[in-house]
This record gives sequence, C-alpha cells and structure tokens, in this order.
Amino acid sequence: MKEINVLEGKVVAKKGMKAAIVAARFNEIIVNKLLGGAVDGLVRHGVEEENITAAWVPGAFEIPLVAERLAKSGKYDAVICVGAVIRGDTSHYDYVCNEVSKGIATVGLQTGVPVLFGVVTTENIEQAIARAGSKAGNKGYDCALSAIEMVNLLNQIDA
Ligand SMILES: Nc1c(NC[C@H](O)[C@H](O)[C@H](O)CO)[nH]c(=O)[nH]c1=O
Ligand SMILES: CC(=O)[C@@H](O)COP(=O)(O)O
Repeated sequence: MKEINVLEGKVVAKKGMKAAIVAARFNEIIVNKLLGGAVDGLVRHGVEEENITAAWVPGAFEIPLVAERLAKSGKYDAVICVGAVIRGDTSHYDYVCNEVSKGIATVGLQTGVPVLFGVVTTENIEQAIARAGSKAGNKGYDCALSAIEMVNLLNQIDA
C-alpha cells in the first residue's frame, strides 16, 4: 500500500513564536503554578521569554472575553488559558465551567487562533493541586506544548 500523507505539528516552537496566557486570579495559589508550568513548557520548547505575555483576569468566567481580544489582536500565534474552578456548595461551579469551556472553544473556532483549555475543573483543592504541578502533572505545561504543536500544524495546513 502506498504511504499516506501525514500532517503533524512538531513540538518545537517556530522562530519568533508569540504566545499569550490568560490567567484567572481566583484560586491564585493554584493558578500561579499553572502559569509557571505554561511558561516553563513554552521556554523549554523554544519560545523566547520576551515573546510570552500573560494577562490576569478576575476569574475563569472572564477568560473567554480576554482570550478573544488577544486572539483577534493578531499579535499572538496562540492563546493559553489557565484557571482553577473548584466546586463549592452551589451550582455556580457548573455554570462557570460550562461557560468557560464553551467560550474558550468558541474563540478558537471563530478566530482560527489556537486557544488552549488549561482550566482545571475539580471537585476539591486536592485534585487541583495534583494537576498544577504534582502527581497528575501540570495542565499549564501540557497546554504550552499543545499550543506549539497546533501552531506548527496549522502552518503546515496553510502552506
Ligand atoms: N468559584 C470560582 C470562580 N468564580 C468567579 C467567576 O469566575 C467570575 O469571576 C465571577 O462570577 C464574576 O463574573 N472563578 C474561578 O476561576 N474559580 C472558581 O472556583
Ligand atoms: C466554582 C465556584 O463558583 C464556587 O467556588 C462557588 O462556591 P459556592 O458554590 O459555594 O458559592
């Protein structure tokens, strides 16, 4: 059988790649770890620190609007969104999670800019800690690598 054509983005940043990170301040102790993981992942895979911009928002619910503004600015190759939504005593958690995930996905589809979902949505603080640089890894770091891969993949498709 003939070899098929495969498109796959390498996890090595193109020269001059610019990344924006939207960070939600709610549960800041967790989000700082996610932000640090995202920066670490970007730098370790070739993005220059001067080409990384972080924007703080009050909470995860505000992420999509700022992600959209950054994506539409044309200044960034990818937008990484980090936050920590931890269930409380009411249904507020569900509304926040639903709108944040839907909003972030919509920004990517509407702008064509890779927008990565690095918001941890957990039942308790222990689960959030585990996903912010301990036994379950760091969602911010994971999103950084996915951002680089997506930028390279889309460039391949457009070439
Ligand atoms: N409970 C959490 C929130 N709630 C705040 C909202 O995200 C939003 O800022 C507020 O409703 C005003 O619009 N945000 C988180 O990021 N994490 C939470 O656990
Ligand atoms: C995810 C939330 O919005 C949550 O922390 C709010 O807590 P509560 O449901 O107890 O008001």
